[in-house]
Amino acid sequence: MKMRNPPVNSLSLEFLTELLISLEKLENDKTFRGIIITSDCPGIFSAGLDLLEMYGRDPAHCAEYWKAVQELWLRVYLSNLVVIGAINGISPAGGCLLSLSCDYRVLANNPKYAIGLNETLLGIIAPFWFKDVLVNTIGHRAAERALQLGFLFPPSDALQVGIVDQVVPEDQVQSTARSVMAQWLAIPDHARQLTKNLVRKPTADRLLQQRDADIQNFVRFISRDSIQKSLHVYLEKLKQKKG
Ligand SMILES: CC/C=C\C/C=C\C/C=C\CC/C=C/CC(=O)SCCNC(=O)CCNC(=O)[C@H](O)C(C)(C)COP(=O)(O)OP(=O)(O)OC[C@H]1O[C@@H](n2cnc3c(N)ncnc32)[C@H](O)[C@@H]1OP(=O)(O)O
Repeated sequence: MKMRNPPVNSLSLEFLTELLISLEKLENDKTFRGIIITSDCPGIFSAGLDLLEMYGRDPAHCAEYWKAVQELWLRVYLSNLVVIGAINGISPAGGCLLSLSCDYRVLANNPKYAIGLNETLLGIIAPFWFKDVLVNTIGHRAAERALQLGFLFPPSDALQVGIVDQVVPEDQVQSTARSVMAQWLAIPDHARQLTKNLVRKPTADRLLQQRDADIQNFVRFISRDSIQKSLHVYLEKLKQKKG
């Protein structure tokens, strides 16, 4: 599955909806047993959640958007398919969450391809379920530091901390992901799926038990004047970077 939402594969409401529909189709087609998620945008896996869906929007829109973000995460995280991330570009925040929700992550060895939950750098916070997935992946102490400081790990550090499983030369990302897929598909589906569910369900359940409250918290938080100001400053910085 090649994500294509130029210029930066930001996860807009429209793009999230497209991804959800594609995933649902693949899940329902019993000829598919696994997917490799990668990017069609050179150098960018995904710029994460679309800031323009959260900036200057009314509460109803923010609620609709957050529901779609939750939905995509639950679908990828709990997918019955083997999900491999072939991460061929930078993947901050929501892009990192998408990567973390795969069963295995292969990252291209390019110092620009940093990965992490950098929300604090934007003046926002990673929701509890983003945090839970990071803690599950790299452990409590490493997650505590990474989240507070908004670390974006370059490939060597990413491998060392365990936020990705493998770092390979850029031209080998897709072939490595296919080899890994073959290894995972050698396991009987029912045994692998039940085991995945056993490991992941408690984390997903924490959100499933309070989805509406999570949406309300998000809307309250993102609508604050101070948070809208932080987003404005960050978006301006992105513009100025262009010169
Ligand atoms: C008490 C609390 C209770 C409850 C709390 C509840 C919830 C928590 C609240 C909120 C959580 C919200 C979670 C958010 C997670 C996210 O994913 S936030 C997004 C994080 N993403 C980033 O920081 C990446 C930003 N982008 C970049 O760094 C660069 O663009 C990138 C390195 C990806 C690519 O660089 P480059 O190739 O140079 O491209 P440009 O920078 O020039 O960008 C091209 C155009 O794209 C626009 N853009 C970039 N990223 C985004 C984005 N994420 N969303 C929307 N638009 C984006 C950029 O502005 C350029 O636009 P332009 O051409 O100028 O119009």
